[in-house]
Amino acid sequence: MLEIKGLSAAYGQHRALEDVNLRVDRGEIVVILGANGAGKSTLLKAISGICEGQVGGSVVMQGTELLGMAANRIVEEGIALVPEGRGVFGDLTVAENLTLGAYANRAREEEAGNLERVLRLFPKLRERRGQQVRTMSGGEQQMVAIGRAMMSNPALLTLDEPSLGLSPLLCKELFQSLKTVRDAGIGILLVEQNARQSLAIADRGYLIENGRILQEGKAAELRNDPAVQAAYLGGGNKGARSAAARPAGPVAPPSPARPDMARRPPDVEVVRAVAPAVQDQSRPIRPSGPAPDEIAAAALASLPRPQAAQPAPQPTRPISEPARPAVPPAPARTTAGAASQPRPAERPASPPAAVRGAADALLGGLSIGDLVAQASEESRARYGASQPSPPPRPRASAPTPMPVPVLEPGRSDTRLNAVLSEIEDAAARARAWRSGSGQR
Ligand SMILES: Nc1ncnc2c1ncn2[C@@H]1O[C@H](COP(=O)(O)OP(=O)(O)OP(=O)(O)O)[C@@H](O)[C@H]1O
Repeated sequence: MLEIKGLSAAYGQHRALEDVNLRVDRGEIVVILGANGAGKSTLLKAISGICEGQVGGSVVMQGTELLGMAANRIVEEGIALVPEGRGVFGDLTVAENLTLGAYANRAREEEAGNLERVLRLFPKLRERRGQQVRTMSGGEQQMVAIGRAMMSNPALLTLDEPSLGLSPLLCKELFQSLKTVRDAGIGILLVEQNARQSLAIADRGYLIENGRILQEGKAAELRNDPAVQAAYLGGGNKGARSAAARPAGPVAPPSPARPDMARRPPDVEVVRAVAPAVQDQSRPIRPSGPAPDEIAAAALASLPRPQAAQPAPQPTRPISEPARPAVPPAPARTTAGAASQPRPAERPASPPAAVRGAADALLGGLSIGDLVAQASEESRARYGASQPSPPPRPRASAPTPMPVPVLEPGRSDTRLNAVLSEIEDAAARARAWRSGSGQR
């Protein structure tokens, strides 16, 4: 399925890989063992098209040459990478991370099926679909990272030290999961420092040192090899590694457990390859997504700027129509219990206008009953039935108060005439006051 021949990689003058030959077949777990700096990550990056160095040789996947191809095209060819440090998006939920893994064309049509397969593989992710990934344990985050890679429907899954930072129990669970993936027919190329457990699940393995493949074989053979035991399995015979196999130059000591690297952030270029669809190529990558304040700032920037507050136009209305508030006023009560005046912006019509309207109505010949009914309706509309009447407005130059008619005892028509006479006098005084003060 994957056939690598004569692969080399150099960062400037530093040769990180030299003439590497390697293959992975369908439904096979192949483990790469090597010390720090041996070139393991460079190998996976070169396969995935994200190595920053100069890469030469040949990487063929199912008959297609991958060298020189863009990373996203390589994903389309069926290779998915779970980078060292996981590269999950901590601000996103489990479901969102998984969905991001399905951006490849080869995965889109089968997204639902792939998701179901991932959730069957990691039942915990089903329970936690809505959980923000940064709040999950390291092992759970690793499940998300593998699940996301699986969402691209890969034929080959490559993993860079997936057990890093996991407890022994979680490591065991992780390797069991990888066996399940392999049993589904997917090839696995696994870079690991945990030689014991990785060799326990692997079919074959390669030892890499200083960028060169030193040894290859079946996993069982490697497990029993004294050199491998000495270097990677904590065996006592340190001199067991054959001098002939050892390359020239210093050999970095193996370090099976590297807790110091547990918090190492994912490599920029690895994250970019894992989710190219959501990465801004021109900016430094933030593997865990933008910070909440950045999201908030972006959201605010996208909103239209608020306009300066415009005074609400006062509707013109016929005199006989009571003022109707645009927003029903709900005057707050003061501590003394009196209703406060509505704020100017909320006031639907000015009280003087209403009062003037009432006076005009009187002068226009309306009866007292009509006037009272209109005033009551207007008051109800403006202040509500349960609210007290607004306080009387002081008027500096009001006409002389209308005297209360004195009812003479006697016939009712005489009393009625007296009342009418008083009303006419009041109307005449009001007319005189209006024309004298210039008010309407
Ligand atoms: N981007 C880079 N620029 C320059 N040198 C690099 C770069 N990446 C890796 N190297 C060097 O290439 C060599 C191989 O690095 P690589 O990361 O592949 O090793 P590794 O086996 O994965 O190590 P580790 O187990 O510590 O991750 C190292 O000497 C490293 O310093």
